[in-house]
Amino acid sequence: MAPEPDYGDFVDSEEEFEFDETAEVVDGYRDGSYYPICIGELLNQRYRIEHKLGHGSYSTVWMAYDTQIKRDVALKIISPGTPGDYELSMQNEIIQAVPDISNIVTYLEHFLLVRDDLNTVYRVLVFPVRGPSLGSIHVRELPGATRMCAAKQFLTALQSLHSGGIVHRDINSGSLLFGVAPLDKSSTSAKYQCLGRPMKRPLPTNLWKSGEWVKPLEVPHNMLKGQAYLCDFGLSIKAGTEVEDKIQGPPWFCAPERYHNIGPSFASDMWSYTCLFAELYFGWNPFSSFFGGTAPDIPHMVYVLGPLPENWEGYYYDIGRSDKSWYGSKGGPVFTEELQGMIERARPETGITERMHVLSIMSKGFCYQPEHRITAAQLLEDASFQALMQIYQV
Ligand SMILES: Nc1ncnc2c1ncn2[C@@H]1O[C@H](COP(=O)(O)OP(=O)(O)OP(=O)(O)O)[C@@H](O)[C@H]1O
Repeated sequence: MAPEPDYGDFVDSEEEFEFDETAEVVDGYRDGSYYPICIGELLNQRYRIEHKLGHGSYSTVWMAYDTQIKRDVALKIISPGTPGDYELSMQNEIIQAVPDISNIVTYLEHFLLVRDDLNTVYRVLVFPVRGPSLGSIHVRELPGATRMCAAKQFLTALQSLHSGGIVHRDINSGSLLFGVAPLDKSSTSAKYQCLGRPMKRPLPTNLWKSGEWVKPLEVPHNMLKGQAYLCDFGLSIKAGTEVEDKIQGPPWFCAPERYHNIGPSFASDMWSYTCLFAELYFGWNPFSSFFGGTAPDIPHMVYVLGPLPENWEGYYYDIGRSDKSWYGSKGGPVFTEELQGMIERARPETGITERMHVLSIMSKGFCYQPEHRITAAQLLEDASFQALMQIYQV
């Protein structure tokens, strides 16, 4: 007799607080943004839903088994009428224009789910399954070599994206996915043993379709492989495209020129990459504000890196007002004592040579003037970057 199918466990309301922190808001199902799903459901007569991988502003992402090709996949179900819908066209652009997509998360297939009563469709992109994002793990718990390997692989992917003429425009700790050991050959129950069983609650019964509110899985660190992938192209553009919205969230990843009326570019991606590199190296972002918020902490940036270029004065636009004291430099590479001190405090166990290499990398990535900032191709060839990778045997 075939074993009973395993669809995870319903949990009681006391465990619900764990969902509140990690799962999507249930209102998204009420207003039609999210498509209700049940574990065990078969989509497009082919993909059997096995677990929840995560969610974003415009999507829920599920782990499913492709019963035709017999492999695990990630299904990103995109909310109708959102910028997420644009992602497919940008993905097609990437597949055509980018020379090497081996560390870029591109789709395998796509299909539509129809909601008849509202005449609405949800686009579903099918991806290979990757691991958690940098933003969802405690990165300091990973070995230094894994972190530096991720820094290098992500930079390689970014260099490839740029060489295809595409600006990512939204690099943050959610755009780096780690690699994970494959489980395609395992049964559903064996997968649950490795990844944890789905914990779920029924969605409200008055929705147009039955569904479950599922806590996203947490991949154990011992399943993470030393690989990193660049993902999430919902805001990407062809280089040179004029955009109205110049700034990027969260603000601690946004290049400062974007707050001064200069549009996103390869260089602004490199600023965001340097923030991501710092997050991998330190375990935290040097410009994140303790209190969160949506405005950049420019005074803190000026304290760490010195004054902003003088020719930016008068162009600041965002919440709050600019201050004359923020400006006054020519905007070249930044070798400040504060940045040096920050590296020392964050990684006191490292040697002076290693710290000087890190200072050299950050000073070129955090160079204020975008036209003088190091490019992805230059950083891959940079002597300090290569020496740092060698220290970690990457
Ligand atoms: N291929 C994948 N493999 C494993 N997990 C994935 C995959 N793609 C996405 N995820 C998970 O789903 C989450 C949401 O995905 P993604 O960031 O692409 O959604 P989004 O709606 O575009 O989000 P946002 O625009 O808010 O960043 C990710 O943070 C990640 O945890």
